[in-house]
Amino acid sequence: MATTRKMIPRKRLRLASLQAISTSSVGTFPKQVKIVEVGPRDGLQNEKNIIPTPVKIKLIDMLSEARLPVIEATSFVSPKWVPQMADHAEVLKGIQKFPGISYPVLIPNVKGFQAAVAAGAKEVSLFGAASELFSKKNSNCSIEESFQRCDQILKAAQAASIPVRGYVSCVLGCPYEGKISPAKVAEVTKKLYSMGCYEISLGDTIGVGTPGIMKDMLSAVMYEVPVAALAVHCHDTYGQALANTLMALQVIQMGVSVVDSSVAGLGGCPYARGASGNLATEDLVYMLAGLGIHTGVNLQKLLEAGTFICQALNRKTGSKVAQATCKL
Ligand SMILES: CC(C)(COP(=O)([O-])OP(=O)([O-])OC[C@H]1O[C@@H](n2cnc3c(N)ncnc32)[C@H](O)[C@@H]1OP(=O)([O-])[O-])[C@@H](O)C(=O)NCCC(=O)NCCSC(=O)C[C@@](C)(O)CC(=O)[O-]
Repeated sequence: MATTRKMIPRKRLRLASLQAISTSSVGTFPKQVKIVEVGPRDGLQNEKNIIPTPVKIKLIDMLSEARLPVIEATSFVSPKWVPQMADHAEVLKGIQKFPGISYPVLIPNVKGFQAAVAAGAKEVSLFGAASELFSKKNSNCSIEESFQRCDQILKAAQAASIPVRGYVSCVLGCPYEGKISPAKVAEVTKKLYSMGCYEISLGDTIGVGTPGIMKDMLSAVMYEVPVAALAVHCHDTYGQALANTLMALQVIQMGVSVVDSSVAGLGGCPYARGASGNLATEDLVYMLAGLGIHTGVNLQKLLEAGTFICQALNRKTGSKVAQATCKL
């Protein structure tokens, strides 16, 4: 295998591989998938060394060049809890806003919402969890208290005509509680949806899930919330993120068609120890292209963005596609 790879020029290897995949016998998929790029937020929030603001801005601009339709730019959380995101306002103000691309920001409370809007946010994401202990560690409140915060955010957002996305963490397992029941995930997701989140992203925060568990969890959630309002957000700790995402795309005839991922597979939650990066966007785009599913993303430009951030962080990419096609 290694010998074959050496013989084929890198660009040709990529194109040849894309054409080699057949879609005929693998199942029913959505025609189009919306990719939510979370690299600049989820990907960078856990980095120990503070990344210069211009690097973050350049990364987001490069991701915009790659035509990712949604790029989560930063988070307006407490800088005491997540110091890496303390430059949120500078980042949001500094990036180029491409027409047709949204740049949501993560917020934990109304204080964060107000700061985000003041910095120019046009969309926000709030977060909850299906695990009581994770909610305490990540947000310093119970699940019930988090609903109250979410409700306050949603009321403020509604008054300002700002769309709100929601996250539910620990949908396939929790670093503190272990197994999480699909019924609990369905309950929390239904609550966020009924309160007014237009889309709920289901997070395998510590990347422990496998496709069977993903299927069971999604089946329970889809019973309560329309599939069009669901997204998946898989971390890749156990190498299952792509398989779990593939399952989500085809589960029960009409699958999920919104997928979160992170350029170069960056990522991790500071309050979920041991969790590795997200599903790499490059690997997701490659798989979807092979299946004939439209994303609108320019893989070459995405690879360049991945190379840029890996060089800035002095880090090897977590994307297998980037490893196969780029010289880092
Ligand atoms: C929720 C809080 C704020 C509660 O934290 P707290 O300490 O309970 O908050 P508080 O209301 O008591 O305030 C304490 C201090 O924080 C300040 N504060 C309060 N709010 C803000 C704000 N928005 N922006 C800036 N400052 C803020 C507030 O003003 C005060 O300042 P002081 O008076 O001490 O100087 C805290 O727990 C927090 O910020 N948590 C965020 C943790 C986080 O960002 N985790 C990672 C994101 S979630 C994730 O990665 C999972 C996800 C989404 O990707 C999906 C998945 O993979 O599962």
